[in-house]
Amino acid sequence: MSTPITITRHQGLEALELVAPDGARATLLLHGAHLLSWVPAGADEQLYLSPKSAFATGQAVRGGVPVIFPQFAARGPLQRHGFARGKPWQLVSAEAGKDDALAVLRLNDDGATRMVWPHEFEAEISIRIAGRVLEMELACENRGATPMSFTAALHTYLRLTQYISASLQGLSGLAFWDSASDRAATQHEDLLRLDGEMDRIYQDLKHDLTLRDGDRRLRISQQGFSDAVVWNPGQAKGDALADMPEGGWKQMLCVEAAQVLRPIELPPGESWAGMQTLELT
Ligand SMILES: O=P(O)(O)OC[C@H]1O[C@H](O)[C@H](O)[C@@H](O)[C@@H]1O
Repeated sequence: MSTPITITRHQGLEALELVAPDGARATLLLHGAHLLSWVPAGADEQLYLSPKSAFATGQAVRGGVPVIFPQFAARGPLQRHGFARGKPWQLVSAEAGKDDALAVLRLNDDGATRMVWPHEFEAEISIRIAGRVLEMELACENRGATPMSFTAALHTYLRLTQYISASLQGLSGLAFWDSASDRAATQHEDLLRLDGEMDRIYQDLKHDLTLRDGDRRLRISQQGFSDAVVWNPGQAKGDALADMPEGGWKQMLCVEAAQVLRPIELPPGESWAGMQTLELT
């Protein structure tokens, strides 16, 4: 037995309010296929959403989970982080099942995307919540006649109670590109302690990550994506962001499942999928 979930409005934009039978909740905008909120069963909000974020067609939301496709950051000729986060996605299905709630949204190429990126594609986002678990999957099929290359990320903003005392475990031994200082390095510490600006692309993740924030433990795992981006703007850059309140940077950490350092190469007719799973343990 499953119950359809109908489109409502959130901040003036079309949205889906997912509620699982166990009480887990999530809010997903059709604009950008942007997840705004995730509240696991019996717990508090896990995602950071800036109170100064814009909610308007064509603009990026600051917080939640922006979908980055088909270009990460400024690593190519397209607009920063690609066009997917500013596009309206189509509802494929949304329903509450016996023990979960699941929504699937789709984005296809159109005249505007082909002007800047000459490819025919079908991208899908699937969001599933159950109990204390959130599963997010981004899939893409090359529907054109020529090979396609892209980078992508699920740009998850995690809410923190206190940035300075939080840490991230599971990155030890990994090579990373430090985008803040433009240099390559290797992580030796088991616990990444958060301290000021952080903007790193870790390559070839080997283990699940654990966010430690007070007593809270959030397990972060990924499949299909080989990189993870860890980003916090720090005080100077954070306070300079027009859509972030002063001090907002202390309440967030982005841990992004990403494919950046080796772009995905898709021959005609082929598909790729990447997933990020969060579990409040
Ligand atoms: O401000 P945005 O375009 O949303 O980008 C926010 C951030 O995204 C990623 O995490 C990049 O690694 C950062 O360099 C960037 O600042």
